[in-house]
Amino acid sequence: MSYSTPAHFAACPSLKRRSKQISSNVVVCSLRQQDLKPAAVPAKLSSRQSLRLGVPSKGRMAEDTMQLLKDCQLGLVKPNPRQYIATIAQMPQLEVWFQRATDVVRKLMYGDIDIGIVGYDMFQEICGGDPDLIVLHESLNFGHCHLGLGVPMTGRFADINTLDDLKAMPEWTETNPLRVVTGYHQLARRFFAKHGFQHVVLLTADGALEAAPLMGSADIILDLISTGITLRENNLKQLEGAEVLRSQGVLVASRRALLERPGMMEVVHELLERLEAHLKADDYYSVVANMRGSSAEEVASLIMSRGHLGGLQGPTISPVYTHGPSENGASGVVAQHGFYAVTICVPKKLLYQSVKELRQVGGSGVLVQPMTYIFDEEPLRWRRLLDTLEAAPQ
Ligand SMILES: Nc1ncnc2c1ncn2[C@@H]1O[C@H](COP(=O)(O)OP(=O)(O)OP(=O)(O)O)[C@@H](O)[C@H]1O
Ligand SMILES: O=P(O)(O)OC[C@H]1O[C@H](OP(=O)(O)OP(=O)(O)O)[C@H](O)[C@@H]1O
Ligand SMILES: [Mg+2]
Repeated sequence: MSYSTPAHFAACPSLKRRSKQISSNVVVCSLRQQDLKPAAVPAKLSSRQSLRLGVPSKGRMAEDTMQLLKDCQLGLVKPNPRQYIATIAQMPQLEVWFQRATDVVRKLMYGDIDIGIVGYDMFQEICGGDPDLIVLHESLNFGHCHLGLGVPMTGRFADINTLDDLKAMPEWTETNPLRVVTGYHQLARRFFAKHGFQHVVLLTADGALEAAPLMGSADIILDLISTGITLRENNLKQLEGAEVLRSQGVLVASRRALLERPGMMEVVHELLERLEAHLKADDYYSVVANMRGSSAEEVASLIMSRGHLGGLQGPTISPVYTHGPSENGASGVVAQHGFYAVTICVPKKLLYQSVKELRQVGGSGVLVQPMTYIFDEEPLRWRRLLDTLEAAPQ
């Protein structure tokens, strides 16, 4: 292993000692124990009987994770806030463990938990490429952000707007490498190597990275960006063409636990069913309207002549009943002639357009309701998981 000694580290022997050349002159400066490669996964599953789900204990992912589970009727029962273990009344076979987001990923690798909910960024940083870990659900629809590069708006970066501009800057040399502060060393190292950067030093900070360029402790940052407000408020701009990774909450599991722990596949099937059905329903409204027409078929063709009203599989059309004489003349309940109730699923973002189209084809009395679940015959991701488990680990 060759070691580089960039000028930046020359004044600081401890940094110099720990800087390690990874590829060309991309240098990783490992300052913390947690930046080191994690220990190998134990060869055997531990003999515990319980099944374990790890969820973030703090930070923005914690609240969103709890809310998602609650929305799937999987609310956590935790007797007091300082306790790190909880249960789910509807899934008594599952223990829920609260851990820092980074530890959820590590404990999955070590086999201390079997399933986890984390940000895809952390999953990729800590164990991207681990053949034992499988992403069961890649879009839990919270924690949307991306990893990108932030550079100062002024000074020598004033005209630097793209990754190519940054790469073409003549300043960065072996003795004066580009100093990038980030909490994502693995992803950063791969990104800069992939884009052919020659002289880069990665530095570490645990938070408030956006302060580093102004403070002078780094040239640029590589961090999570969501609204872009933190960058802007710290006089930084996002570099175009420098998206390192897109991220949101994901559900991950250990392949070995899936294959070997009794009851694990049933738990995962139920989790996927609930999550998929709820997350799909989240994008739709259920819309009911009254429609005039001489037959259900006529109403159906009117509805289906409008692009936005087809629903998921087509409209449901039912007669509307009223009190009246039945066929034998006795009083009873009869279908109102020429009057139907139509039920369709409408994408939330097309709601108003759909209501207008319903009116245009004679719809009235339009009711709009939120949807809680849309269960398909089989969750898409369950089928995908079965295929993945059948295939050899990559
Ligand atoms: N600004 C953001 N917008 C959306 N999602 C974010 C944002 N920042 C972080 N995340 C997501 O949340 C995850 C956890 O980040 P968060 O900052 O809540 O925890 P942390 O960094 O572990 O805790 P702390 O910042 O308190 O040390 C990240 O891995 C990422 O997936
Ligand atoms: O684009 P924005 O919407 O402004 O969000 C981006 C900020 O959010 C995260 O920080 P966080 O709030 O977790 O603070 P931290 O730096 O202390 O982790 C991230 O590290 C950025 O600093
Ligand atoms: Mg944070």
